[in-house]
Amino acid sequence: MGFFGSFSRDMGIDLGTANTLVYVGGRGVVLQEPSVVAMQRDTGEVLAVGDEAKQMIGRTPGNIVAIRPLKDGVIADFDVTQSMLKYFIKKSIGSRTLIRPRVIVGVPSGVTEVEKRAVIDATIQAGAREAYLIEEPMAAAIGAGLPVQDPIGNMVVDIGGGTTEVAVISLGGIVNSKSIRIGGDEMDEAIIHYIKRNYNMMIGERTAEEVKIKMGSATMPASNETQEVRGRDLVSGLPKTLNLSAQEVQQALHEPVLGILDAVKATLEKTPPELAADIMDRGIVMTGGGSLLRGLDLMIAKETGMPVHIAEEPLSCVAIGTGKALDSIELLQRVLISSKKG
Ligand SMILES: Nc1ncnc2c1ncn2[C@@H]1O[C@H](COP(=O)(O)OP(=O)(O)OP(=O)(O)O)[C@@H](O)[C@H]1O
Repeated sequence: MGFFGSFSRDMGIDLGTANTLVYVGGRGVVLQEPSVVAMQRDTGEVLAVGDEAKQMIGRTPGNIVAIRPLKDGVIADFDVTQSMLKYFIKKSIGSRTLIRPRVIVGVPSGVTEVEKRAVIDATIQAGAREAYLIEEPMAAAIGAGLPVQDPIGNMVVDIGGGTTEVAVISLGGIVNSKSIRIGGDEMDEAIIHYIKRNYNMMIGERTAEEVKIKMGSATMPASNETQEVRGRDLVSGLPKTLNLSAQEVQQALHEPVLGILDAVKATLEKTPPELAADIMDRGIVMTGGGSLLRGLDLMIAKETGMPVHIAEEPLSCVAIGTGKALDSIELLQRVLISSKKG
């Protein structure tokens, strides 16, 4: 019987910079919401969490703030993260149950001991009976269905909101990895900077993300479609609209895309030859929302000479992987990096 068998309230959480996903044993991914909390500025009272709070980003009156408590994949605001976790855990299991769940959380592979402790403590204080940590690339690889326990080289590139994690995995362990603080957020910021520099116009984070998802591309786009983008003129201070082309967006994204490509190349260069040969045969697997950027898979394939596949459900891989790790006690023992009882 799996770990979840007798404790069906236990859960795996992908506590992401952009989105938090919760996997509950036997039920799958039950919650997927933005990692955002809206609160009263003076009292700190939580007004909304998740989807509802994201709508408020950039649109709050003076006394309300919408906060993203994680930055670069790690906790930037401990109290707010804890409130958010508490809300998501409660929403996922319902408030009727009295048994506190065991919770496994995915964290970036580069996190420090202090950052690990912060996630564990926030999870326990949010109501977990026991908290475990798993490295995100390991969870992503398990979630993508890679045979992580076999003596075979597997390579995963997980591009999230705050971080990109590149890892080579074999025999249940990470052989070598690189975690960089470049992900989808950095791409949004690159679009904001581009428009500021070239058009003297300021756009919001949400607008930049919409432009990236709709028109963004890692390689030169075939058509030159344009999109209307609204913001504020930095000279007159008034609202302004401009027509941005797909080619301009590709140009704006050049730097973060190169950063990701460099991390993949640097990891491959450090990979032992036998494992590199496996990766050559089996290909690199991409996960995370950022892997959906048009042309990024093709660009990495071309620049590294390796086949590249995007996982089936790229945004859910880490959450599914945490859940699968909990389902198999043997796998769990191999891949856990830290744990604590509440
Ligand atoms: N179709 C798309 N094209 C490009 N980027 C996308 C697309 N869909 C989602 N994204 C981006 O993916 C990012 C979110 O990915 P994901 O949910 O995997 O990250 P996360 O787990 O929250 O972050 P992290 O792992 O850094 O903590 C966001 O920056 C989002 O804009």
